[in-house]
Amino acid sequence: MSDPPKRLLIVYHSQTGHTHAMAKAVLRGARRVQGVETHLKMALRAGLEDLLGAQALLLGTPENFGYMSGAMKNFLDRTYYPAQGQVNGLPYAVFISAGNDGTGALNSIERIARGYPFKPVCDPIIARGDVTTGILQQCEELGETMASGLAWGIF
Ligand SMILES: Cc1cc2nc3c(=O)[nH]c(=O)nc-3n(C[C@H](O)[C@H](O)[C@H](O)COP(=O)(O)O)c2cc1C
Repeated sequence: MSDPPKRLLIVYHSQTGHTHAMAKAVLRGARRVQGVETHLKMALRAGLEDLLGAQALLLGTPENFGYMSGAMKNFLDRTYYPAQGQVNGLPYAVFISAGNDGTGALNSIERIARGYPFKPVCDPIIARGDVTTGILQQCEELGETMASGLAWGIF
């Protein structure tokens, strides 16, 4: 019998569509890779089962008030304790859309991710202002890199 496909989970929140566009680009890139199932979930609809079923994780959020969005925080709040001991070292990366900064959102996610603990495996992407074609290309590359790493077992 063949092994079950590895699963990459993309959890995102978006209010005005920028992070959603980034998430879809990440998904496009990831789906170029054979042998990996990629699931795209809105943060408020994602839960423990999604997290525990994934072998790698991508988190996408706008920066709101110098922090990750409330919806992303809600996902992390709901899964943190129930996931304890079951996601140690889960490879993850972050993509952010911000008006002009993004570091507050990044720091807030990185701090909580160290608590699970997840393992950062790719540089974060921060889109400042408009989501350009260059940013979308970076997002596709991020998705493809994460899925390839998972497929080849290098994380
Ligand atoms: C309530 C609110 C708070 C925001 N706070 C920040 C902020 O602290 N720093 C920043 O750079 N941009 C901030 N922005 C701008 C958003 O991060 C930016 O418009 C982003 O592209 C929105 O992503 P979305 O289209 O996926 O919702 C804020 C936007 C809103 C609606």
